[in-house]
Amino acid sequence: MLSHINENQQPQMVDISEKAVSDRRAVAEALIELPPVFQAYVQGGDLFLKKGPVVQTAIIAGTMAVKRTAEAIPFCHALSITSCHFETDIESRESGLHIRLRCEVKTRDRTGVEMESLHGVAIAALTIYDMAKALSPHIVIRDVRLLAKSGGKKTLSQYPLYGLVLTGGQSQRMGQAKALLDYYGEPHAQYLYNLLAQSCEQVFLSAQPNQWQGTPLADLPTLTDTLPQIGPIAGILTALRAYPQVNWLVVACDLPYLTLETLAPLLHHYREDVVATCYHHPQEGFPEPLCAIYTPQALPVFEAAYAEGIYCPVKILQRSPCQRITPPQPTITANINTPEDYLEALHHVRRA
Ligand SMILES: Nc1nc2c(ncn2[C@@H]2O[C@H](COP(=O)(O)OP(=O)(O)OP(=O)(O)O)[C@@H](O)[C@H]2O)c(=O)[nH]1
Ligand SMILES: [Mg+2]
Repeated sequence: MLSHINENQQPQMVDISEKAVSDRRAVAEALIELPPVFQAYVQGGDLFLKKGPVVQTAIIAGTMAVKRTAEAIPFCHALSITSCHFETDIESRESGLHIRLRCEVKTRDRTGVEMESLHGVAIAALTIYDMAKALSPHIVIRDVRLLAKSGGKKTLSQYPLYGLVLTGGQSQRMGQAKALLDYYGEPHAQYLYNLLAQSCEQVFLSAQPNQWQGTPLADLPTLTDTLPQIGPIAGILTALRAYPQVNWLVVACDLPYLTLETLAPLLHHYREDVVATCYHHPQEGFPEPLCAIYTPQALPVFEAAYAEGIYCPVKILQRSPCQRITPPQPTITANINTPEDYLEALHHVRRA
């Protein structure tokens, strides 16, 4: 049965009493097109008309609207908003002014804040209309839409999520291919491929040319390094270049503790306004670049680092805007490099 219709086919609020509280975030956007007559009134990021500063007033109106969403929309739950942030951009074009509004809303609650962020941009856009219509009513409000939503069961992002399993190393310390080690009854790169495929639109192995010929990995979709074998950056940069308009969930093939459960915090909370969302090592305090979700912003950052000769992905993340997440268990990102590591990990995995 649909949860927003009761037994008598009457509409009702969805019952979220039993849902878990989590940190949730949503971002919505609207575009307002104003005719060229407005161009003369732009000053320092705002539009000054008879009724006052248009963008500032729209932000105040939008913020008030966010807080009162449940009063305007019948089946919306009343949520406590923990953050409301507007970003605005005014662009002068031949056709006139384009004002883009973005509204980011956060809560810690049982349901998402997408309606709040949409209500916020919609009312902010209408406020612009109201303040500007005296000068010209030929104003178009367009493209009111949700850009991102995270923290709940479904994540919505601007770009599709692709997966990359890094297998292009030499496994020198292990003395045998780490991608082929078996923890869960199949070669580990195959296991990770299947795991990522549950959340990603497409998944690729990242490997050297013909690296897996004659092995069980031979038929998996592969992105072959287009850079010298200088470490994981070669695989990451190859993927970012091949598909620059996607988010990349990148994992190394020597992480035995990755499961749907241990990846969930990354998958539920990754953001698109940063270079990457990653776990960080709680003790050592550094970001883990080989279990992370990269956005299209990562491409120029990795290109610049590569050009400078900085090949260490930890260093690249340390100097970039990233969202770091505390892993649910500190061992999630333990990587296995030697035969001793392998035996110990096998022991843990088999016992669990
Ligand atoms: N695509 C690609 N992946 C790499 C490359 N170098 C390392 N990796 C992968 O990056 C991850 C972490 O690398 P390391 O732990 O250094 O693994 P490794 O280089 O195979 O192991 P060692 O030879 O013992 O250093 C592993 O999943 C590797 O397969 C590379 O040049 N290209
Ligand atoms: Mg390693």
